[in-house]
Amino acid sequence: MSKKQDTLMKHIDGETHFPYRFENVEKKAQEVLPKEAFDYIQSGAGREETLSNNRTSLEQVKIVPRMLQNVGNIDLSVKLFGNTYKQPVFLAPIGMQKLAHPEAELATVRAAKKHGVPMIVSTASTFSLEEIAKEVPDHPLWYQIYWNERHPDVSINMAVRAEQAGYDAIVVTVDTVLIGWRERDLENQFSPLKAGYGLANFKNDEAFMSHLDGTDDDTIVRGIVENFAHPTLNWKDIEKIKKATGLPVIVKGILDPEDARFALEHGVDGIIVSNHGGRQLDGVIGSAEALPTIVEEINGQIPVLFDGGIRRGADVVKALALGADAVLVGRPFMYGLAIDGENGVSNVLEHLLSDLHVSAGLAGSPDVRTLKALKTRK
Ligand SMILES: Cc1cc2nc3c(=O)[nH]c(=O)nc-3n(C[C@H](O)[C@H](O)[C@H](O)COP(=O)(O)O)c2cc1C
Ligand SMILES: O=C(O)C(=O)c1ccccc1
Repeated sequence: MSKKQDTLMKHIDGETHFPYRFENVEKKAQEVLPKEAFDYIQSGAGREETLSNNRTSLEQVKIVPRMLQNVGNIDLSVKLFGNTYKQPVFLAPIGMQKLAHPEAELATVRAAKKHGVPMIVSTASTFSLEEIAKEVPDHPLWYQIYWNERHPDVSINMAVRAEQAGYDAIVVTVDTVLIGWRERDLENQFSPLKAGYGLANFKNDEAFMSHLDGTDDDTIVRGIVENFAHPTLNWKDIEKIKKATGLPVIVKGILDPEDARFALEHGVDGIIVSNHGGRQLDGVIGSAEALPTIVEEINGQIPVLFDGGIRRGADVVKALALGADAVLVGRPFMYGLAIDGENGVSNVLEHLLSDLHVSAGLAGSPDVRTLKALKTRK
């Protein structure tokens, strides 16, 4: 019996009582979280059309499985930017994790390490990028940057700090030039930045502090709020980040193939097809609908990652069959964190990865290459 089959038996024997269905994980998180925190995590912008398009576009994809492929030995490891990762699943950058649990990113990253899942640490993390790296020596981490247009040296310095702390790659999020119109947050009068959680990477940053008039929390928060609007962001800024370190630079939030071509032309090392989990512009194409057009344009020249609506193993199979090299998962691990800290994230990952293992096997795909070769229909 394979290791994962053992896991399946353990689940059937009822050794774990954490919910299996994503819908029940979400429901449990809603029970334990204050309303404004749950709404902030779950909601999308506007009428939440983009949010629902993410799920609809994935649900429209149908896998055509292969038979008699010998899936006795399933190995879903993937090589990206010269590093080998245990499976093609990453934790999406999510800021403000103290909203879900006091141990926040430290709990998340310990669970991620347990399952060999790399974590993308957000600029808005509630522990500093160095504290998170120290928690899990030798575990792969990427660092996500929100461009500080008023003081570019702050963003450049953070990229350098990430390189010094041993991070493998820099992700630049490009779909947040303005923060989305999130009606549920507005109705709750909720602003995560003003709640003061996003300080960790800024408070002791020399470049950031050098631009402030004071060192009190109010002044710091004002500086941080300013950091999160960057309407002038453009491809020249991406080149600046690229020059700052020796790390690969990955652009997150690409949906139009022409932008994918620009990314190639500006020497970007990878892209993430994403609409920010439906939290930015409403009425936007579902990520899974955009994915094949980007894959076609990139044509294997650089890795293409994907996020938006990944909830189960079959969703990962679909994204890879559509041509993604790996996926990011967002809200599910935040719900796990809210329910039971490290243990909750660990359960969410264990279930998702076991489901992925079973799903890949049933699709006749013992590895990432064969997953990517699967056919799909709409
Ligand atoms: C509560 C929350 C906070 C987020 N914070 C960030 C962030 O700091 N940086 C970023 O690039 N994306 C952020 N995102 C977007 C995620 O990285 C990711 O694109 C999205 O959640 C993927 O969709 P999914 O939640 O359906 O898996 C955030 C998403 C959520 C739900
Ligand atoms: O909420 C978000 O989606 C997000 O990206 C963000 C923005 C500012 C601070 C923290 C997270």
